[in-house]
Amino acid sequence: MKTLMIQGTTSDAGKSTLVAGLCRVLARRGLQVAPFKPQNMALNSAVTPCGGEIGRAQALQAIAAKVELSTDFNPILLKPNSDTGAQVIIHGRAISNMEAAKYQDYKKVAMQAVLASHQRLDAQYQAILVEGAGSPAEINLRENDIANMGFACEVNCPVIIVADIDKGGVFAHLVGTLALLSEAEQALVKGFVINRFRGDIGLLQSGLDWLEAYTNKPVLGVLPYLHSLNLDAEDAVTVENHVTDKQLSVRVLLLPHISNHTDFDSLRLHPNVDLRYVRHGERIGAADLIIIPGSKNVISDLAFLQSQSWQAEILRHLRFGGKVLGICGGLQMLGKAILDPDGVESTQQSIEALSLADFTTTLTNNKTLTQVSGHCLLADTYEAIHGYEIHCGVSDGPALDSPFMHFTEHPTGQIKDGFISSDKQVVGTYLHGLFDNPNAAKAILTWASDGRMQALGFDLAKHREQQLERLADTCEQYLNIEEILALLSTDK
Ligand SMILES: NC(=O)CC[C@H](N)C(=O)O
Repeated sequence: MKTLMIQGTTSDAGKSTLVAGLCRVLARRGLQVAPFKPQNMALNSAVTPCGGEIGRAQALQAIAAKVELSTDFNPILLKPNSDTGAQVIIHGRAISNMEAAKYQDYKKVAMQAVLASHQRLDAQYQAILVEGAGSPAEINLRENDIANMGFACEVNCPVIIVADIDKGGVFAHLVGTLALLSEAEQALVKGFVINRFRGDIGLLQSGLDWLEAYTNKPVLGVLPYLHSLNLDAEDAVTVENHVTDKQLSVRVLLLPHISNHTDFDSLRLHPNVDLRYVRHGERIGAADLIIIPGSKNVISDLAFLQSQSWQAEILRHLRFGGKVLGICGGLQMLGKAILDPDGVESTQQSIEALSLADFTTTLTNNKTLTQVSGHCLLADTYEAIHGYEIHCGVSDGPALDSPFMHFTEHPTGQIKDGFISSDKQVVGTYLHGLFDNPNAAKAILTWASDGRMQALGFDLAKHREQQLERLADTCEQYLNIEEILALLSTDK
């Protein structure tokens, strides 16, 4: 029993979701199962209890598996911070920024980190469900691959390939992907899963029979299209909004290097919040609350914000009594200046910021990475919060004497966080995940609506749990689970 890998014919074929569904199915059977993704590229990350950083999808899969988060679940995380480079995070810690070409050579070292994590998981768990990245048929990326077949061959694990039928061309995708693999790699492929099927399964059957006969590999299931399945997105920003009774409009500025946009999932799913992202070239327009999100390249994103009409619109919004919230990089932008003397994020060493609060931020090589708990101090409330911090910047200045959050304990010793402006229209915090705390979210939304909004909460954790149960039920119903379990037990 041990490792089974899910690879996809394309990005967004459903690998993360299938791994999450199978994690829950195995957890239901009492198995200790670990999710694993050798290499992830995303600006959405989660912080482990030990203060390491991993991809968001593995955090969701760990919840599905009912196991505590570990940096071994995603040993390599690449966080792109320019068009050609990324911050490389190994075993949860940022080691350096690297250009893509240099990373190609670095992959041999990265593979050792991947195998070390896999070995540790192998010793601790009864099953490891691995998610590939993109598609294994990217022939230009095959050399030294660690994310797909390179890993599967190294540990000699069975592979299931999933394809999205909703996009069309599913047979060509599956047969074509298989054809581009070497013979040894083809031998590792033990079956296919077809995802997002809608329609009459009877009409699909002849295609499935053909596929099985042609490839000599089984179709292990056809998963239906799950309408409004809302699970944490790995990277792409989900813009779909579910408002049924609009009481509050929130606009999030879609910065080019936006990070941790999962901060807004709870708002996006809140029945009374009309949440929209404002894109490049668009006006912000009328809103109750403007949010400046986190950013992986805060100086370049602030310059971008200033090049839009957004800075003037924010000032106008404030003149009309609107509210502004900055999260992490967004908080930093609300101060007087951002300095990057060591070139941590960009070649531009400083920038004048929006000057809505009196403090300055300096980016340092010391990254703060931690889960935190405490209280939100807004509008005389003292609501419990739990979340996480991921940033290199350190902020300092008198505005921070009126904090937005109070942490009970913090590894840097810093227990005051962020600020509330004296007119209480502008607030900022380093805390990610603040809206995932139903009571704190209620307090923030009440503030943002000047008390207009009826305090209806949205509980993301509860919602996520319902979605995972629904996903696992679907997997149990439409996948050949016994055959999938048998694959796990025949590994090695
Ligand atoms: N998560 C963030 O928004 C980080 C902000 C900024 N890039 C920093 O590292 O300080």
